[in-house]
Amino acid sequence: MAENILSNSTADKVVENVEKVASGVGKVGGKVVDMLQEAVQTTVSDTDSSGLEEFSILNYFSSFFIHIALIVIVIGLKWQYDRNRYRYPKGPRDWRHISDAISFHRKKRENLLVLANDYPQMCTVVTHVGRVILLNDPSLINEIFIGRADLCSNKIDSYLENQLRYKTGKHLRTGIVFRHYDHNGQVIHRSLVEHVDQILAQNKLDQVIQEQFEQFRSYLSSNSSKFDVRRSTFRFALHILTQLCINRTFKYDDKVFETFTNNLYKISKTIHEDTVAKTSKVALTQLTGLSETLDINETVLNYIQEWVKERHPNETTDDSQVTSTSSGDILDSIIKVVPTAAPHIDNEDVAAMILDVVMHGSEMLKGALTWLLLYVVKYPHEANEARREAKSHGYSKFNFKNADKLTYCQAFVKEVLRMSPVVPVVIHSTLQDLRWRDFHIQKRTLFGANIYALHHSVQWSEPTTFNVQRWIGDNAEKISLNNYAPFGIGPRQCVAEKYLFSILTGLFAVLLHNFNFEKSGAIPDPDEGTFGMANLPPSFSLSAEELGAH
Ligand code: HEM
Repeated sequence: MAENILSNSTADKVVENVEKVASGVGKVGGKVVDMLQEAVQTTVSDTDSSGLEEFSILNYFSSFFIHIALIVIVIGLKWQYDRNRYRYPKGPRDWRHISDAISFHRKKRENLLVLANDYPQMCTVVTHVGRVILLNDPSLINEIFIGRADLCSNKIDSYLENQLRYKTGKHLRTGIVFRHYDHNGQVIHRSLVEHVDQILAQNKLDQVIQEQFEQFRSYLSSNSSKFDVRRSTFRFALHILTQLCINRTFKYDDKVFETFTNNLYKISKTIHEDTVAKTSKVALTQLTGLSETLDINETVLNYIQEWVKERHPNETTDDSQVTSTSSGDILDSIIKVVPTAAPHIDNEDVAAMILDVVMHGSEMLKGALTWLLLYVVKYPHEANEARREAKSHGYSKFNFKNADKLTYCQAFVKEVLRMSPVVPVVIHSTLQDLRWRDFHIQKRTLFGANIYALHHSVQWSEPTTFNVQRWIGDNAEKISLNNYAPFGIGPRQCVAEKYLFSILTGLFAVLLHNFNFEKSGAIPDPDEGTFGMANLPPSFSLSAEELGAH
């Protein structure tokens, strides 16, 4: 008898649960539940009528299977509900074959163009970093990246998981990655822009870059027969960024800084690599929480935290004026906003922001310089023209103000960044559900501005041809700058954007003035290899012969 009561109450509970679920999922759920209720009651009455007093193992099984069936039904209904609730732009989002996905990764540059050709406005693609709405049209890019920047400015990328988890409970990269409308995001962005304005107004950049160039020059001279372009330009860029961020110079043979550089270079490789092995490592990290880059990142952050602590010892008192070694660098400009920050920014946050800027700046400068040197050896005629201009202006040393006079060098830089933008797709994520045009887009969907396709669109005459002249004289006036965005778009675009063409032109001219670069073995084609967040050619080496002063 006792078992019978148990059996009846179990059935009642099932019915009760079924009703609860039914009330949540509406009509279809209701029908399904009626059927299930009938089935359960039939089972119970069958059991009663059979006169079985003892509770059989069969009851356990049927109860178990009913629960499983309910779970499956609820998941199915939720899936159906989401499908009807959210509407995305059309696109090849149902890649059922792994080979398609792999081929997409192997030929990513080509595929960014194919997608823009097949879907001139936009399309939805499923990638291993999630669902991406790829915007292929400049006016749509403006609508989202400028018009809806309040809801689409979050920067999330699983490549940078090492930076996402810099301290317990913090899953967003800080500083440059605060949401656009967050108070802290705005004050930090503004402070960094003002800082860049100031160092240029005070001509500080010339001294920083020239000092670092001298070290780079002796490095190239002693490795003149062969140097690894990506690795050495990264080192050069990292020394510049370290000086700009924390006002410290390190010698190339400083062992501690060498370890710091090597660790950062490993993270940099993680950012630009996008192999199948890399993708599975990211998936494994998400499952287990263990990752090599997280460990490296911890070491790197420890250095920076020490530097921050030295400069800002009184973080708990919010007295950020007390910076005994205040030195007008990027660290100062972040510490300056700490008293006005809400929520509070502590020293760990400041260190993570500095790491963001050091890492981003070095990675981007490395990317741009690597592409420039690849095009130099690929297009020697144009490179010689640029060198002639640098020589005729006596541009042997970096000088920001005079860089704008180097018309041909600047055109060369612009054309290289058109053909091979360092950031091929600028990705932002939605902060909440978003209704836009006919679409209803779920929170955390990624929007990608297809910069690579913009730079190769039919708006350009012969878009696949490397043509420096298109940026010179009357030709330049025909260019629609809506189709050109190497430094991002909207309120979160690069804080150094206003000055980057001149900075890159100056760096390029100094390199050409001082060195003759030649192939040292095979060089890659600009569309060879694959890339992750940053677009880079496969590793290659060059020789660098030092040139006389004239
Ligand atoms: C060739 C060099 C560079 C390129 C191609 C580049 C490109 C970009 C791009 C495309 C973005 C926009 C990302 C987005 O909207 O999500 C960005 C943001 C940013 N860049 Fe650069 N960048 C370069 C150099 C630098 C340098 C040298 C600095 C350091 C002073 C810097 C600091 C920043 C910061 C702080 C942001 C974030 C702005 C924000 O989110 O509010 N960049 N950069």
